[in-house]
Amino acid sequence: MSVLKCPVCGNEYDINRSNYLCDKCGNILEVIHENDFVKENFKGVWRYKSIIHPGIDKRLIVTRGEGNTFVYGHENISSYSGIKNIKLKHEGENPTGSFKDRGMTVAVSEAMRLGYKKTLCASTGNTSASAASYSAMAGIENFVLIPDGKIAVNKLAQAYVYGSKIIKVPGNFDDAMGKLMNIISKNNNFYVLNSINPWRVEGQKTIAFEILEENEPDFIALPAGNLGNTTAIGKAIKEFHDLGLIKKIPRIVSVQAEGASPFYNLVNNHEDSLNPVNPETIASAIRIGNPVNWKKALKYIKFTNGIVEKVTDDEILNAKRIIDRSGIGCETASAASLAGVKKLSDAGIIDRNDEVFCILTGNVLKDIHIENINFMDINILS
Ligand SMILES: Cc1ncc(COP(=O)(O)O)c(C=O)c1O
Ligand SMILES: N[C@@H](CCOP(=O)(O)O)C(=O)O
Repeated sequence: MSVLKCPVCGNEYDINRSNYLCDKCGNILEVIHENDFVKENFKGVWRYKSIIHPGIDKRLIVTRGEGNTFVYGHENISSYSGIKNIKLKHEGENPTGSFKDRGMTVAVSEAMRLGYKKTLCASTGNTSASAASYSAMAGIENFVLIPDGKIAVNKLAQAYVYGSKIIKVPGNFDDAMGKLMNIISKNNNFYVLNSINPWRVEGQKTIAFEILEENEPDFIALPAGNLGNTTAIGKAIKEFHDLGLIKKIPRIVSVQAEGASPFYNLVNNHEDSLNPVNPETIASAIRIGNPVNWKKALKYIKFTNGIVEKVTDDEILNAKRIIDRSGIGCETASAASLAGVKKLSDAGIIDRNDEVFCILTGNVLKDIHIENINFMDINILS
């Protein structure tokens, strides 16, 4: 059995509900299961059905075979970070090119279970690309709110070709998210596919499940924007620990871009609540100044004795260059994970013998507009 539970006041709700804010205190609900882990004979997200959505009828599942992503090790990454045993788990190799697909397969399947005909999201690009694809596959009409002029054209093109209705909102991602909250407070016809939907978080937990089934890392590092993924990784670690499947609790390293680092400020300046900022960074996916999941993410940072770090755009681009030139490649925002790990390694907080996983959240083709492509004036025939 599963219930929806408020992580702040503890109020519980039936899972047939589609309003994911607590009636009592307004905080975002979490899904809580009572099941043991029973492995499905399947690779990827739905292998973990018993601990992400045990109740759903398999015939309603909308899947593109997401998850079961490749893990890279490379000597360039080790020498750059100063860590021998560092691995990169590549979520950019999911069907629409980001980790969002792991959450989207669960959320859109839930939209099917609840009988919705319309889905809605606000997006810096990857959520919309994923929402568009999975909604189209399910035969559901998808609406996307994007910050005008602040979204990479490749991601926008994905939502467009999958047939979504794209609506421009003046301002940044946080403004688009505010608009979405306003729409859903007045209209119950849209099923929300952002990470305020707790089923998205359930699917994204499987990144950590896949790591923890085969490894005992000391640190798991990831880029942080709206903080749904920090929440998902933390929830997964806690659940595997509570089920007795792991003994060691890896520390989460949640890395923000310096120009969009309200969560860094909250944790490292010991502030009482999150103070939103006006976000600016080259990493469009994490250009977020008012992350909706900060309360849940903070809970899991505390549970894992985690670290919240910030890195400059130059540090992100340097790390991306190393990942790209190793033949692996990743989206700009994804490189924040390696940049943050290098910073902590240089500071002596991560030891060279620690086992470290960096999550590469997006594909190398996502933010390609930032590249200045140079052509060589060389005649190789002479
Ligand atoms: C490629 C990429 N990396 C990182 C993030 C940040 O993840 P979260 O918003 O869950 O913190 C996003 C968007 O959310 C993203 O698209
Ligand atoms: N970078 C995200 C921002 C929205 O995050 P979500 O996880 O709340 O959907 C995007 O790709 O739009």
